[in-house]
Amino acid sequence: ALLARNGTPTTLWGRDPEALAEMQAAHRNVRYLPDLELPPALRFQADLAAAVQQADIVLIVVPSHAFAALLDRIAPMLPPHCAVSWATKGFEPGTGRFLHELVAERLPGRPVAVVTGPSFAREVVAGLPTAVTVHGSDHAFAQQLADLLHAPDFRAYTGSDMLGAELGGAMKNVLAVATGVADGMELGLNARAGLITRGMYEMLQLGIALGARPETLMGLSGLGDLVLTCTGDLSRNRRLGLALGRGVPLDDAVREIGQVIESVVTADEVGRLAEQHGLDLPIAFGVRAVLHGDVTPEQALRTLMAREQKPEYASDLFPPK
Ligand SMILES: NC(=O)C1=CN([C@@H]2O[C@H](COP(=O)(O)OP(=O)(O)OC[C@H]3O[C@@H](n4cnc5c(N)ncnc54)[C@H](OP(=O)(O)O)[C@@H]3O)[C@@H](O)[C@H]2O)C=CC1
Ligand SMILES: O=C(CO)COP(=O)(O)O
Repeated sequence: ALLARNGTPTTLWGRDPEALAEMQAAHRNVRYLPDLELPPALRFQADLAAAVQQADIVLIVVPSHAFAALLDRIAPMLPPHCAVSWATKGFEPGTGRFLHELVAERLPGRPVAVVTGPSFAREVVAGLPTAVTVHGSDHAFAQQLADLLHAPDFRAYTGSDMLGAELGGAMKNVLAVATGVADGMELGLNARAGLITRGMYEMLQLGIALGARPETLMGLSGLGDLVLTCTGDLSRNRRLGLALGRGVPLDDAVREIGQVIESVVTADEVGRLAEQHGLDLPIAFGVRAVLHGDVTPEQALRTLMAREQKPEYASDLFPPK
């Protein structure tokens, strides 16, 4: 919607031809955002090959569990010059591999970029002020994509740290479940702020261990999206936490939300990456345990609060200059 509004010829593909026909007829996303108009210039195409064969850039926004399979489908269809970008937040399920690694492996040699940051889809379509960041393999493509997205109501920044940008966008979903649980249990505003801040520290620990730049994690893709998702009730991940904190069983909460909740998969992958690097991330591990049904939210809280007292941060994370 944003690209089309900015005057870029834009074609939307989706897996459900009926939903696309409905969208074309109503110029609304009837299933997910029925009350918001889509720009008249936005085109719809149910045939994936037809959608991508003429494209200069593709922007992939399927859920992370469907990402690799979609790359495999489009690989033989893409024109040689076509650049690849994505706004999906997560990892390859079961391996913890980053999406930029999957793209490099399956679509080698193309300019690539990730679009990420605090951006509830509803607010973007509604034209409310939003700021995101575009981190790319080469500056020229990141800049080109940011220019296409940038608008009077939409700021697109650029960067070159795809790993850091992707880590923040994925990990904030897990941390949003924790703050949602705390709010669902009515633990108060101090608890919420404490969880966001200690969650940010967990993101920094994992990000730095993996090679992310701290300033990326402290920027829109990390801290920015963490604050949005931990505090904004439009977040599906936060809403999952709220439901769990109120005692709703996981399956019922997932069914009720009825949209992708990336943390359900991402919590395992964050845990896997942390363990590979010998990191203890108590909030992320607690969310994973709650999502697996290994502990109740009350038990997870007790475990967090009973941890040993210690310095606020490890001095080797930020060594003195
Ligand atoms: N919503 C938001 O505000 C933001 C979302 N994101 C990220 O975007 C990604 C998608 O989220 P979002 O669109 O909100 O999720 P939704 O649940 O709202 O929609 C998911 C979409 O992906 C489609 N889909 C599901 N599985 C497949 C598949 N195997 N192949 C092709 N299409 C598929 C669904 O089709 P169907 O309708 O037929 O089920 C649906 O159109 C996530 O990684 C999310 O973190 C990033 C920034 C903001
Ligand atoms: O990533 C998002 C906003 O930036 C959307 O968050 P949820 O997936 O939790 O709804």
